[in-house]
Amino acid sequence: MSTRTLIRGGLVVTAADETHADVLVEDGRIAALAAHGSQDWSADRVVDATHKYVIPGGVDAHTHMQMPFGGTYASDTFETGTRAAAWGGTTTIVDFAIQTKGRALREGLDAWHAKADGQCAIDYGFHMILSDVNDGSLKEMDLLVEEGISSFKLFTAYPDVFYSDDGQILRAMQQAAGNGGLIMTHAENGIAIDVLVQQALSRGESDPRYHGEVRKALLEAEATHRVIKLAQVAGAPVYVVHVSAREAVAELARARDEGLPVFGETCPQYLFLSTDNLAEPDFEGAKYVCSTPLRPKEHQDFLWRGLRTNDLQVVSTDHCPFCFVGQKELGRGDFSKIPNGMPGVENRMDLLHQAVVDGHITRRRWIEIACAAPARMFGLYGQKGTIAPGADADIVIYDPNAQQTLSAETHHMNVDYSPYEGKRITGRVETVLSRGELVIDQREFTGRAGHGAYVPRGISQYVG
Ligand SMILES: NC(=O)NCCC(=O)O
Ligand SMILES: [Zn+2]
Ligand SMILES: [Zn+2]
Repeated sequence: MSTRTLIRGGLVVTAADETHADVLVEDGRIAALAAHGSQDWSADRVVDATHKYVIPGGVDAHTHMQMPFGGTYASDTFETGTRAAAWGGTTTIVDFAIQTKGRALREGLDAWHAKADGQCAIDYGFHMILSDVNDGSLKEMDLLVEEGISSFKLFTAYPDVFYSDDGQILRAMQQAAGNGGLIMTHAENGIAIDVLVQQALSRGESDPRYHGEVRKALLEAEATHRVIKLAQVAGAPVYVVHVSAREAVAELARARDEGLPVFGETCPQYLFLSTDNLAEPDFEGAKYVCSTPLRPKEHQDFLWRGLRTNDLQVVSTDHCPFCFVGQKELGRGDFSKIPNGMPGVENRMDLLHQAVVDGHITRRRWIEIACAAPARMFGLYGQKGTIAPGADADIVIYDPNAQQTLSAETHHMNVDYSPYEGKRITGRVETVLSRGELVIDQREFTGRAGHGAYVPRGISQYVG
């Protein structure tokens, strides 16, 4: 049976414009927008958005639900992680399926489908991590692009785990140049970093803060430069994930000034946290261990600037939570054994709204970097990332004046700490629709595991 929902009285904010409009939702899609009260629409349900923003659901293009890493698993399952995402106003995630070395891409993809199927509260897609570039996996890339896995992550970091050498990365980029796929790179010089890790440990430097010291900004910049040049040789676009160093932003900016199809993502942890957090005493710094690492505070200005100038296009979370107790603690006495990753899928939309309040970005830029650009980058735009007739009715009613304090006591992510504990935020998600269904209704979860559907993606709309 068809359900009509009318969202009345709000300010509709998209990446393109801001309009005082009512929004009519029918059969899970946006049916129409019209000036407040100008249409006599009947509806089964009316959502009052007076004094609120009506924004597209967030698109978080970088998550790792229940990812195996460092001898343990990221602590959010697809069920808990997507529920938390909904609480935070995100209605689509793109997670990473992983190829095991020596095995087919298909096997990894099937395994990730099995984990997510029937578990998700919101829609989801997959990128594929290439851990083993060979003739077989290169051929498989073509098939995956055709069926909606149109992006592939390769690592210049983590030797013996996900690492690919330059020749392998070049071959994957050449394949992507032919099939329309987008290569994503984790750009840090992992070989050099491993030398520095061993040298630090042999000097007795074992605390979490040394994680930040050995993973040098210059080694992020070097790898960023290298993958850009490899992409140029291959004639392929490249998207650099979790950019944290000002020197890496400079590499992206230089390439983009030359007109190259080079794109970059940063994450809230690099915008709001720093090496000061990694240096917290009593092993508390372990909560902030992720790669690329947090940088000294000075880098934040360059990331904000990159987001304003569009040298960085996307803010994703790299949500990869590990509990402090029992997981982060695996690295007591050896920082290199701390599982890499931080939580954030629930906090991204709020933290970026705080950035609007603080004057770092405009309201429309908030929607661009958190909704529209990630949707476009990963072949979802039109269906996701905007509020326009025909788009999925993934809509957030956002109260820009509500006050909240971020805390592990109140968040919904399955992790025993918040990296943002005690941070005051102006603005809060009030109501969330996913394909027209209420999943958060005035700060109550009304969704269900299994509502979220797998979304096959097209070719990047930045590229194709
Ligand atoms: N980023 C991180 O520390 N963990 C997740 C894996 C990755 O994205 O490299
Ligand atoms: Zn990475
Ligand atoms: Zn990641």
